[in-house]
Amino acid sequence: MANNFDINQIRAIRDIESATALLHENIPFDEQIEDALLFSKDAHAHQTRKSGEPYVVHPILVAALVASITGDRAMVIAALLHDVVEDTPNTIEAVELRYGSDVAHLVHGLTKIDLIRDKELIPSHSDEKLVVSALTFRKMLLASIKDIRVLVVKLCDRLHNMLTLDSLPPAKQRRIAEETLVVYAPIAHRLGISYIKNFLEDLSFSYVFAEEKKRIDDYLKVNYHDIELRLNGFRQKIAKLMERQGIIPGSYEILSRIKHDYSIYLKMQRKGISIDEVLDLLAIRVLVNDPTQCYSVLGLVHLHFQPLTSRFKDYIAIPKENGYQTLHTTVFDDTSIIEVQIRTFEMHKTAELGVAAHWKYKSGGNNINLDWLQNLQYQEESIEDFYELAKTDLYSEDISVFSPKGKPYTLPRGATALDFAYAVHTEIGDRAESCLVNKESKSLLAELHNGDIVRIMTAEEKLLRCSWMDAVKTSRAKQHIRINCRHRIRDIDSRSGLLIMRGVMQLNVTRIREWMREHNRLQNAWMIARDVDYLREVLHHYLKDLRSHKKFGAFLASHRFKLKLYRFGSIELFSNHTISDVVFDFCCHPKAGDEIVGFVSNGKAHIHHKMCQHAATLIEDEEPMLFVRWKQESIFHYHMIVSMHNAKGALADFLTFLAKLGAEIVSIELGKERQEHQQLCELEFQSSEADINRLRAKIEQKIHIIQFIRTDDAYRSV
Ligand SMILES: Nc1nc2c(ncn2[C@@H]2O[C@H](COP(=O)(O)OP(=O)(O)O)[C@@H](OP(=O)(O)OP(=O)(O)O)[C@H]2O)c(=O)[nH]1
Repeated sequence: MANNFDINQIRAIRDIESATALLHENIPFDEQIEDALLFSKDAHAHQTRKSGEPYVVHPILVAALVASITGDRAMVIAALLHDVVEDTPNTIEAVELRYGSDVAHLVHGLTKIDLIRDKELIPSHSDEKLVVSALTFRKMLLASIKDIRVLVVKLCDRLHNMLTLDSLPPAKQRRIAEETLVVYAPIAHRLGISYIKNFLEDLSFSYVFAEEKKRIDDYLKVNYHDIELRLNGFRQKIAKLMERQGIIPGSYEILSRIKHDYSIYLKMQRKGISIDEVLDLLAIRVLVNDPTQCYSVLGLVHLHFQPLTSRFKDYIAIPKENGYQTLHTTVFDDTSIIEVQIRTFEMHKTAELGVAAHWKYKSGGNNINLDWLQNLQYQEESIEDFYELAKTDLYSEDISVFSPKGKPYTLPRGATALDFAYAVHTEIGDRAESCLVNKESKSLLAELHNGDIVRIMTAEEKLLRCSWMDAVKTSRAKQHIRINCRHRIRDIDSRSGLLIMRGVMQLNVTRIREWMREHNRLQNAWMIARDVDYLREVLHHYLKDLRSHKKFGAFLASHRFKLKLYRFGSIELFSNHTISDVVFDFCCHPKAGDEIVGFVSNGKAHIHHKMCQHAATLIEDEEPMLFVRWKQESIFHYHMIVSMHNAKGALADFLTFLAKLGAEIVSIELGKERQEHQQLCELEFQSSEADINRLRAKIEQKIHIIQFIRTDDAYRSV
């Protein structure tokens, strides 16, 4: 089984001999492995890790992890060599010559993008580190589509890095731990390798939410004996029942499991509950020989213990996207509530090792759906957008919904019927007109829930729904809406560009259009609406051109179109006229970050969503416009749950306090009473990224924060 390594043992190993011995325990050495070990030792000979030990200890331990979960020789060799091309003068060609193309391909997929060689890929305005890591990540994904083993080695690499994170500075620890939570643990989940996923999550958890982790650990420590007693007692009762039913001892196994820390934390956050309210905190796992026996055991359990019917799940009949199969049920045992997970031994291997079970046991494990990996190849996106989209797609909790014929689809929590339509087929998404959810007519933007049956009705033609871009959840739907709307947005920008010029110069639009055409700028009019520097450049050109016509010279010599920057709340605008205020008209009310346009009327700027119907009419009527954008520092949405005193005026007090700190509240909801004197309050607000740490620290001084997440990051909707 996978568990033949002890995570603490691996963490403690700091010397080459012990690392090599562990590798040896997990895979018999042959000539090639022996040679790769020497090659790696040689290549890293003069390097040390930040913690001081010889560098090569790291690749050897990664290889030991890979060997333990897969037993695959090519992967073990690739793990030994995964850093030699990146950090030493050795080339991928040398690796290929020595170990063949299979290993070379794996090593190539694992090698970081070379900063110097690929410099031209990095746009000059970008954060270089982010771009390099996004490019490397994309390269790795592309390599994994051809050969999924790349990702498995990468996960073991990340696991060892997480085990040895202590020697890095705190800021770096946190960055790596966050990335692990948002990117690598979800990849492990998608590949079904829960064994690694759980370690990655719990290790990251201690760096990202140290206090919360400590609170959970303390609870488990204090209640350890009680938990053991309850689980053991229950195990014995189940064993007795099974044996009475004729299931021979030795042909089955019953394991106890306590939910792992990070998963407990997520559940508490998502449901706003305390740890003793987590219903599947304690579980037993019953392992039997075949699927029919799973259902017999389920029958026994339900006959003797009162089940909580709403908690029953049959993942044997409907496996998860990652291949996971088990029956889940939750029952009362005297005063305890315990989850029972029933699976076959074969299913257990897949539950622990997912895709890796395929190499380890050459059976099972390869029936895992890898569509998600194909879907991460966003076309036409910039590298930064790519990374953001990938994070969003990976780090989301899933729901399963069904087509009317019963075909299951996995979507992120919060997905809408339109997301479903795009998941079925791009054509269906583009032409979706209406839908039925569980036979009831619903909006295409209705949020779907686990188990929903969704039917999409389509129109003959593609339907443009540009303002829905922010309402859908999946990157697939967003991307297609964006592609379809790009043309429309370009058209609006081109018209707005001319009207912005008109707003500045007070000339008629026909004259401006003619001048732009004469000077070959008309095709770029859209840029005026998107880039204030381009607007300035065009204005400058225009003035220069007029001055060159002698008869206007005297008049224009002194003329300037000086654009003044105005800031109102989160809006920035540029105008050469006096603007006294910003007004959000009631028709659309855009959210921070949406595409916007601005019109001038009576010295005020009226802001609309770019796709607003009313704005379209104003553009058609050639109303003067001005250049508007969201404040340059990024504004993000945050979701926070706090526990506040249940006293009169406490809420009002708190809201005033938040307003004074500059948090813009979007929504607020009071939970049911939590304890006698406490009440939960759920808020959504927006704030600039620069301000958020200060804001959080101030709030923390005043009130107990239970949850605090940035929702734009699509952190698992906890
Ligand atoms: N291997 C594997 N197990 C799954 C998967 N989905 C669910 N499980 C098992 O079921 C438990 C409950 O899963 P949840 O997603 O919380 O589902 P539920 O409460 O809605 O039933 C998981 O606990 P957990 O806290 O997430 O994990 P653990 O601490 O039990 O390992 C895990 O034991 C899967 O895709 N792979």
